[in-house]
Amino acid sequence: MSYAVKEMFLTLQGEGVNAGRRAVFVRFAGCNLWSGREQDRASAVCRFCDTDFVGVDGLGGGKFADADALVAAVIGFWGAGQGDRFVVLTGGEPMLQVDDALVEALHAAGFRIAIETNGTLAVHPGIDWVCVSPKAGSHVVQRSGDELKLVWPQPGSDIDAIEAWDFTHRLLQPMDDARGAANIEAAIAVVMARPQWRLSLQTHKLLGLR
Ligand SMILES: C[S@@+](CC[C@H](N)C(=O)[O-])C[C@H]1O[C@@H](n2cnc3c(N)ncnc32)[C@H](O)[C@@H]1O
Ligand SMILES: Nc1nc2[nH]cc(C(=O)O)c2c(=O)[nH]1
Ligand code: SF4
Ligand SMILES: [Mg+2]
Repeated sequence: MSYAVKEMFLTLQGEGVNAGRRAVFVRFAGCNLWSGREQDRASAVCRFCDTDFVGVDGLGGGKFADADALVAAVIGFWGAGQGDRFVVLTGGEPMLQVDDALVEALHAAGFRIAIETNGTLAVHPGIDWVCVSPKAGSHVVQRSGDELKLVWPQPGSDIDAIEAWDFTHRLLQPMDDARGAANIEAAIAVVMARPQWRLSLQTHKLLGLR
């Protein structure tokens, strides 16, 4: 299968439990909860997205003919060094494209594979680190994994139900929008009331990283 990738880059994982870790990011094009067009945002299931995932025209992006071609590009971004290779598959919604061939080829190249997913599609069982970020109004089928990352505040999202899902870590990430500091305060208030949760900041934005 071929893969449509918006962009690819080497950076630090900015969010969640792996924040601060060196990682190659592969941002797949396309999402099942929003077209990515501004004129569709208000009617989308997911309306707060901070990301351009339309097309394959970003830095490091493109159409990759097969898994070997995509993995060769990932290796190129990682650079020298065989140890501790770490790749984050994101998007858009990566589970629209991730398949056996890609997981096998990344593992064969020595990468641990993390995914950032909205959880509406079952995650490939070979993925090593599963981060699910549920969206109000969507049906989440992937209710287990390593980290749950709930963007907050999200009207319509049932935190009591979500808290019962089978995840090792539960994180609240302030929504990055015009309300700014009010969202951070709201997230802190929830974490103070619910010690099972911790705060996740988008540290790459604070640091000016990609
Ligand atoms: C752009 S999404 C791509 C992966 C996948 N579609 C998902 O939603 O998990 C990557 C992460 O950014 C989070 N995110 C998107 N927009 C955000 C915003 N405005 N503020 C905070 N986090 C946001 C998502 O919830 C998700 O955890
Ligand atoms: N540095 C950095 N960390 C991230 N963690 C999750 C991201 C994403 O957009 O999926 C992201 C991103 O875009 N950049
Ligand atoms: S599900 Fe993820 S990629 Fe899709 S619109 Fe929402 S935040 Fe953006
Ligand atoms: Mg991002």
